[in-house]
Amino acid sequence: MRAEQIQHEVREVLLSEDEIRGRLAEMARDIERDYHERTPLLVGVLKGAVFVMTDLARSLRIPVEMDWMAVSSYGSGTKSTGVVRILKDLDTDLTDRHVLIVEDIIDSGLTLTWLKQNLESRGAASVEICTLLRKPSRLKSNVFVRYIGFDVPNEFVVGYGLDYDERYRNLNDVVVLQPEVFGGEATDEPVEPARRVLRPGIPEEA
Ligand SMILES: O=P(O)(O)OC[C@H]1O[C@H](OP(=O)(O)OP(=O)(O)O)[C@H](O)[C@@H]1O
Ligand code: HPA
Ligand SMILES: [Mg+2]
Repeated sequence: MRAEQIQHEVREVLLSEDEIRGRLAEMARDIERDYHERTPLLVGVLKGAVFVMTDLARSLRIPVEMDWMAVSSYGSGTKSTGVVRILKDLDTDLTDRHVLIVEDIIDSGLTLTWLKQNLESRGAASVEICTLLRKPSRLKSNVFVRYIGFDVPNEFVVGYGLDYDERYRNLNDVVVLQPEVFGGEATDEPVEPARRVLRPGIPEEA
């Protein structure tokens, strides 16, 4: 589905399909350079990371293995408390494996902080993280993320795997929705642009 097809619900297209594809290709080149001669196990975090995982994996020009996990934050009803439950575990033994966790977005970072520690405790030789998006203003954890596609503003984003109430995952672009979709007031405020993160800590203009 394309953003034009739900134009009335879209406040701003943050990242087009082409921008996402281009950045994933750049990230794939970085990953190939780092993992040549050691086959990585890509671990996709369901469900949001499905499209990042399938597009990144096909962009890579080195052999990889792929596995999936589903996790859920729980606690006092608020999201991402840092206490995480495994809903679907890996099928793969991680002993001596080079694991690359693939995510769609790092928001508070609490899910990934827990997941990285959990996978490291299984005897992996290395555990790194790759995410298409990061919301720096919301980070509550200083977990190191080796591959980052874009920094995005503090807005709820959907598309390319990211959902609002399970909808919009099949949108090709990443967009910010009209506040009316969430029952809010209409706004004319412009949305800050997304910025490519070529090296962690050093964002560049998209
Ligand atoms: O950095 P955090 O604040 O921990 O949040 C990020 C996590 O939240 C979202 O998943 P969600 O739990 O919504 O599940 P989904 O992927 O199935 O949509 C997203 O896909 C990340 O996995
Ligand atoms: O901005 C977001 N959109 C969708 N899912 C999310 N999970 C954490 N942040 C987000
Ligand atoms: Mg997810």
